[in-house]
Amino acid sequence: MLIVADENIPLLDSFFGDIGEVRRVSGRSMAAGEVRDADILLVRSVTRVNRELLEGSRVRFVGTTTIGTDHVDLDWLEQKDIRFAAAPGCNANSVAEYVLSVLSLYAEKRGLADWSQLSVGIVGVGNVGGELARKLERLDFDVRLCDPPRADLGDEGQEFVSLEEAMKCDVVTLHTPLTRESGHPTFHMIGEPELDCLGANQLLINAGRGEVIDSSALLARLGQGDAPTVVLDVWEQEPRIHPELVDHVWLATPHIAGYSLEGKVQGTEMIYQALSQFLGLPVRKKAGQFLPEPALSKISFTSSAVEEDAIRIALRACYDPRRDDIRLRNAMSGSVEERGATFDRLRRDYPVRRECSSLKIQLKGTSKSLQDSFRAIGFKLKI
Ligand SMILES: NC(=O)C1=CN([C@@H]2O[C@H](COP(=O)(O)OP(=O)(O)OC[C@H]3O[C@@H](n4cnc5c(N)ncnc54)[C@H](O)[C@@H]3O)[C@@H](O)[C@H]2O)C=CC1
Ligand SMILES: O=C(O)C(=O)[C@H](O)COP(=O)(O)O
Repeated sequence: MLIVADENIPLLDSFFGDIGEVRRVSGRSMAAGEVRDADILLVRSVTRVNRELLEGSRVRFVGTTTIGTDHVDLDWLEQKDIRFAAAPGCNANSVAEYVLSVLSLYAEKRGLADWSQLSVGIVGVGNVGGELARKLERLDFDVRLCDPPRADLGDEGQEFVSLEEAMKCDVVTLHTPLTRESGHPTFHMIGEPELDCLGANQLLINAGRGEVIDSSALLARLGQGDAPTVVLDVWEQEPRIHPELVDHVWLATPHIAGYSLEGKVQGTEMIYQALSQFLGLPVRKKAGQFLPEPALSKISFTSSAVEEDAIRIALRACYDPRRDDIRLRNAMSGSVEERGATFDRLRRDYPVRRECSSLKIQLKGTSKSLQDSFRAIGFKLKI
């Protein structure tokens, strides 16, 4: 059995090596000729999976080791009876931690001693938005949830607000899929009118898909004096992103919010499970067995630790978005093609990043409130 796979999927041999022959190809430039004799196709988000790629091939199963599925023509796969699996939730915690780190930097930029003074509007409350909401609510933030598809379903016990209401919060963070034809399409959902509602004391984060924001409208808005602060992890036309937009946003990262090692390996594991089920094979491998010891495994705080400082130190020890921001900004010279290649290279060669759960926090005589905050974020405590 031939398995053709994006070379950037981690642990291909460990998970799939005994199921079939694994052939690695570039996900970005994958072409029909490379998959024609494949039985199984494994991709990430950068491969367009459609008739053009698969017509005439032997492929019976397509797996994407990602949450998003906007790169896959699901209707066509169904018509052709090709089984499809994605990895919902695999890197949701990684994205939530990305947003928490951004919030801690933003609170500092605003001179707030207590970050939970910020109100946060979460747009798209699925695996990612839901995980973020749980953490923020436990940290005592004022959180408003906007999810019209879920609101339509009359989700019991959950209160949803309109996009307009969510956009009144100090921070608005986007976690919707990219959709064009659903009842609530998200393509260019944030355009000129929505951007005009945001003011200089607000932060807009996009860690969903670039096309959810109309980037021409955003660029125009960022040129005005009362523009909001903006953090972009995702961009229109990746990998050939707009360098002027990079110049105008506060933090710019190369679509890596979900790139914790745990998130990536869980994505591979979920597709291994789905493929095993499809082939009627036993599931014998688990993501946990392949995760190495983290480079940093413990931080200690004593009773003299100031709560806000301790949280900042621990969060940023795990992940500091400014490092990704600098790498991306330094890569914005050269031709369009060179910049695109560099964007992809930053993602391919992404340094190992571990989630907060990999770091033990040792607390000696610290307050109950600090312990609760660390737990809410996802750290393991040693008291
Ligand atoms: N930056 C990154 O590295 C990553 C980005 N993503 C993106 O984040 C998206 C969301 O991921 P999950 O939460 O796991 O997906 P999910 O499918 O669990 O949740 C998405 C939520 O968005 C809601 N939604 C749909 N249309 C909406 C609209 N017009 N307004 C408000 N809410 C709307 C849905 O009802 C659903 O509850 C993915 O589709 C993917 O595109 C996911 C992982 C990593
Ligand atoms: O899971 C998703 O959806 C994402 O956005 C991934 O983090 C994107 O990673 P790549 O598939 O582009 O490596």
